Amino acid sequence: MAIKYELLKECPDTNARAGLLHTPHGTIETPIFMPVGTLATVKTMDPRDLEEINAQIILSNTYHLYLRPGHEIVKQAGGLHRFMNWNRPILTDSGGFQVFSLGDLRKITEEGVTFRSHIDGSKHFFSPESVMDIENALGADIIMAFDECIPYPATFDYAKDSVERTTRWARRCKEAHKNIENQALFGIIQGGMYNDLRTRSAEDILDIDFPGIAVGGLSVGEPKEEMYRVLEHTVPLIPKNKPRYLMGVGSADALLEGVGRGIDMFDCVLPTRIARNGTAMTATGRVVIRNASYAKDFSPIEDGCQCYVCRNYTRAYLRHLIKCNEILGFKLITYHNLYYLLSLMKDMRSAILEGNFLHFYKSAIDKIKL
Ligand SMILES: CNc1nc2cc3c(=O)[nH]c(N)nc3c(CC[C@H]3O[C@@H](OC)[C@H](OC)[C@@H]3OC)c2[nH]1
Ligand SMILES: [Zn+2]
Repeated sequence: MAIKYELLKECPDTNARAGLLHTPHGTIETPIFMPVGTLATVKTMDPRDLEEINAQIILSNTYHLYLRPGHEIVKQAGGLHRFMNWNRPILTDSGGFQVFSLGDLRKITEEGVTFRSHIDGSKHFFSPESVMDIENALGADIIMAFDECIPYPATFDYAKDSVERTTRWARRCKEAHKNIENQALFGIIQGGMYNDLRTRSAEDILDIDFPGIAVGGLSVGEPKEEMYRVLEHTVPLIPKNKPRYLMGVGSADALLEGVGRGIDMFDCVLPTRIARNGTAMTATGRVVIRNASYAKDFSPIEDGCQCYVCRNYTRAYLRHLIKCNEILGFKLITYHNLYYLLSLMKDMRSAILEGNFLHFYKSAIDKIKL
């Protein structure tokens, strides 16, 4: 068995829980936020930075790495861990999102998806089998099934056909997945915003028996209330002994709401992406560092934050770097944003273990909404 989930503590008055996820490259303390490293790098961070902020697992992406540098090169390098010098756990997404969001001129058939590269327009074909080969070559500890992330909005009929095909593709992924000792294949529940399709997808995906389950098809432009409704309906259908992964979700309020609804794993490009346009995350909302109001502000991004950036640099200095397009500015804000989200997850986990998650949630969510 490539992974083992150990449930440590459930919250008495919400669905929040704390656990340990044992993988071939180490144990992950859940609930956890997973920094996104799409092209085998968490942008502007090197592995030393990531270990310093205690990132426990990072992501890479099959669609992107297949196009550049090609999964064969990563395989020849000894796999992603060697290639990027990261010795902790890695998860790769199947590209089931990028093929539909980045790829052009897509053609979906039962067999798979034909798409054109967003880089040079060259034509490519992904099938459940070919994606399993790519993810096997990349060598991540957790690999995602090839699915269709249903766009928002979608008609019931479109969503129904798509869910049924995604389930058939999930079976084919399971069939094609060879390296079960070292790589855990997670299934992905789809169903759009339709509770009955979510039930159907959950039952069918659970029937195939994956070691971990993702809730897909969310954070695709739907209102947050819709996302929370779908989570409230879907997460309880997943057995408690399986890790639950909500794909693409990562603002502080969504992490609090997701943990309260029983999610263990999250990923999002938000903290790293907004850092590169000079926006920092804090417990009371975002600080747009490039604003003139910070030109002579010699306080840290966030008072009380214990990260290397907040202990050594001021908003004035960071604003100066961002205004001058200095790479250090992007690095330092990225470092703080990731530290902030990882600390939020650590604090939530401690609150769950101490039995007072609801109290923590209420005080944290009110601060963010300020
Ligand atoms: C932003 N909202 C969002 N909703 C999503 C829903 C799905 C989904 O249903 N199926 C699949 N397969 N992927 C999804 C993804 C992509 C996340 C990946 O995309 C990359 O970040 C953009 C990153 O790759 C390292 C990440 O890896 C897990 C979603 N992203
Ligand atoms: Zn900080």
